[in-house]
Amino acid sequence: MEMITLALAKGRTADDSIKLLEKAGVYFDDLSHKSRKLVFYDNTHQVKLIFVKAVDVPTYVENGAADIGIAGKDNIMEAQADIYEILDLKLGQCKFAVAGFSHEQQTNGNVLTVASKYPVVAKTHFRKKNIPVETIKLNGSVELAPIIGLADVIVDIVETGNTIKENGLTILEELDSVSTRLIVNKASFTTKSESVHAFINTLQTGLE
Ligand SMILES: Nc1ncnc2c1ncn2[C@@H]1O[C@H](COP(=O)(O)OP(=O)(O)OP(=O)(O)O)[C@@H](O)[C@H]1O
Ligand SMILES: O=P(O)(O)OC[C@H]1O[C@H](OP(=O)(O)OP(=O)(O)O)[C@H](O)[C@@H]1O
Repeated sequence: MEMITLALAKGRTADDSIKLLEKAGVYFDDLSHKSRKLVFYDNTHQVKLIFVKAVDVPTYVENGAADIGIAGKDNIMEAQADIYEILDLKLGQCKFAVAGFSHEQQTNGNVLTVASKYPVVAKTHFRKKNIPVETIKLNGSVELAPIIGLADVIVDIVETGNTIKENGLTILEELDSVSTRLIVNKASFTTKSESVHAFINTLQTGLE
């Protein structure tokens, strides 16, 4: 069988993803958090693992730089990547929400401004509601935006709700659920069918 390349998100969901792979019997040599290595091979030499930024996983998979990826639904939606989404791995569970101050949104007749790490998701949501918005792309600490007057509301992911609460904001609307998904490059799904399907089946056993 041909070797397949798996793009795995560094960061928050990395540990759980690796645990899931191990539960399915896929182990990587020398995998350690202290290491700065970004490429690893599994014990059977069927899988080459590359560690990439969470936000970049859909890009690697869409372009065929990786055959398979483990990525958050948030980043998949934002990238609008043309890939197959195969399995919900049920890790990194949270949801998208619109948040802001609890009082009626005061925009003084101006267009609603929305700060987000996910401007595509934000625009799509407000377009569906026929609300014109201006989005401001941020890369983190998004909850600051309404406090500091940078934006009227935010679109961000919420898990425990602590970040929202501790910054005096309120969830105004709950949007799509987010979790980690297994995604596959469309060409690899056919050209490396045997290896790809073997990997999907293996991972499925880890989910049971
Ligand atoms: N609070 C959260 N609870 C659960 N899952 C989360 C939470 N925040 C992020 N995630 C999930 O984990 C994935 C990776 O998050 P992580 O914070 O590592 O990425 P990031 O925000 O791109 O980090 P950084 O920019 O610091 O590398 C996200 O794409 C999302 O699917
Ligand atoms: O509902 P909670 O459990 O509080 O989790 C939600 C927070 O987690 C994520 O931020 P992250 O920790 O990735 O930080 P950053 O995006 O601000 O860097 C997200 O952007 C929220 O700010």
